[in-house]
Amino acid sequence: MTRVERHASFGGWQEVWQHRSDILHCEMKFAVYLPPQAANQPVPVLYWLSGLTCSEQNLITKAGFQRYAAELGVMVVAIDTSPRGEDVADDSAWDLGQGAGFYLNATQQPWAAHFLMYDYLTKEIPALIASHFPTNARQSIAGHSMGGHGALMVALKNPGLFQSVSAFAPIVAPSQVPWGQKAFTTYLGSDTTQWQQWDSLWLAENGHPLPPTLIDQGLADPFYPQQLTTELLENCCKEKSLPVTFRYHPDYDHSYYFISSFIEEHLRFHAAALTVS
Ligand SMILES: N[C@@H](CCC(=O)N[C@@H](CSC=O)C(=O)NCC(=O)O)C(=O)O
Repeated sequence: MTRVERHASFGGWQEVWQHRSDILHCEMKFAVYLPPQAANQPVPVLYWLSGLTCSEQNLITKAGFQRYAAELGVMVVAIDTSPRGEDVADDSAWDLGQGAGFYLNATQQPWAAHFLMYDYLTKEIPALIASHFPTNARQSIAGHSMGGHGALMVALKNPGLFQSVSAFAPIVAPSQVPWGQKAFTTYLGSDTTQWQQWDSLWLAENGHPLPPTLIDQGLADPFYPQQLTTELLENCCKEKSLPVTFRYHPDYDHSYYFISSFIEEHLRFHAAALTVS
């Protein structure tokens, strides 16, 4: 692994690392914010998954989370949204291919050779973080839009892995909306039974649990409600008594202006779950 960026930030360090991924078979970058506490002791980790068209850079340059992560002693790891490189399959559309990995394991060619973001997120990245950075055993996950889908889906598929989950404007039912249907058909094929294991709404409806979860949705978001069918998951969570708080915010859109307005509350929500003894 090679460190390619290092910036002092609120007494800690915002870093970006590059490595050869054994699972994705390409060079990848991820960002790590090390709070000041990490200099003296192991700290908990919050994983962040970004949305369509994003990389590891969007959160670290636009959300303004470092002030709160420093105060609360939380390491924040932001991974990229897909495998990358000239040898990796791509598409000219902005919502497919590189920048649009959907955090799943593709089964269809040519995607299956590299688009294994679920395995990368749940196996390779935690092992890299644990071996190179001072973490304790506690971890949570958050994300935005396609990354909100990823955070919810990965938590639902892995009960007990995360202390808490949060999402900004998540895609909650990818099998039922245009972004998800396009990606799932391309990466997983047209047999929709193969989509279910990657669909948060289906997982919640079929008995998968969630830890304490916070979901924020802007009411001036141009993708709500066509792509972001928040109420479908809200109704399911009520029916299943899942511990999920849904908040709807007039005037807020889909951008990082929305995320930066509420990121402090998400960091405090996760820190409370991560530091309970
Ligand atoms: N086509 C536009 C818009 C793409 C966009 O809005 N991307 C969102 C995530 S959408 C769901 O996953 C985003 O986070 N963009 C990055 C940002 O910094 O705002 C485009 O190509 O930009």
